[in-house]
Amino acid sequence: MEITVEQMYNIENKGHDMGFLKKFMMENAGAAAVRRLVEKFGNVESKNILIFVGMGNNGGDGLVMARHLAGYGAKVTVMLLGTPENIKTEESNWNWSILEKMPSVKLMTGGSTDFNFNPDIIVDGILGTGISGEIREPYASAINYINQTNCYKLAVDVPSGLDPQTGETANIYTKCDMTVTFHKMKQGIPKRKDLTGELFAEKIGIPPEAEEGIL
Ligand SMILES: NC(=O)C1=CN([C@@H]2O[C@H](COP(=O)(O)OP(=O)(O)OC[C@H]3O[C@@H](n4cnc5c(N)ncnc54)[C@H](OP(=O)(O)O)[C@@H]3O)[C@@H](O)[C@H]2O)[C@H](O)CC1
Ligand SMILES: [K+]
Repeated sequence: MEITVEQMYNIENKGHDMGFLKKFMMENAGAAAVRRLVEKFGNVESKNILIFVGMGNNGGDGLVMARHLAGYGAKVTVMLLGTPENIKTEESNWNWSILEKMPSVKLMTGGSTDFNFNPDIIVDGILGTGISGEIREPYASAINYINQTNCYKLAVDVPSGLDPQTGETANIYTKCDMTVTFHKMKQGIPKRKDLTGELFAEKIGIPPEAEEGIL
């Protein structure tokens, strides 16, 4: 069953109010995406993985992935597309502060795309269901970098720039090899399999009762 983005936000909020906090959903989301990646590659040890992180919860999922991938022995670089003070949500902040205590993950901020290594894998955690309007900087440059770089690309929830409700694209958008969306498929995402690549909808622990009165 495909759901709307509004229904997803309502289910998420109801689950949170039931006590299944958004930070737990985020943890399960990031872990589920990493499992798909590990399943794809067999082993991510020593792979150079570059994770682009936006300032909302799509980015937060990317931060969770960074921690899990470090645990698998990957060489992880995180590029936060802004400054840590401007991270928008409590859940993302919480995950950022854990990474600050992990020298095994290289943290970069601001959005420069002048990297001195070639990534094997890029994770697009730039924009998810919170997208609105044309893509602004520094997100636009990150999206351009992703599209110009020849490696495997995984989209967190939805390729950035694709509207998960309508299936329409903004001025720029990523084209990925795999997309892992969460809880249930959103209506717009499968309309653009050319951008999502392989598509998975992963459960993230939200109680089914959180759907009552919404679906
Ligand atoms: N579905 C679930 O149960 C869960 C989903 N999770 C993940 O959370 C994101 C949604 O997170 P949210 O914080 O609501 O939104 P985003 O991260 O997608 O984006 C918000 C930020 O992006 C900025 N923005 C919006 N549009 C643009 C644009 N065109 N150009 C540049 N920047 C943009 C926006 O900035 P504002 O200034 O407009 O406020 C925000 O900073 C969902 O996709 C999942 O990945 C959770 O992990 C929990 C479980
Ligand atoms: K994304």
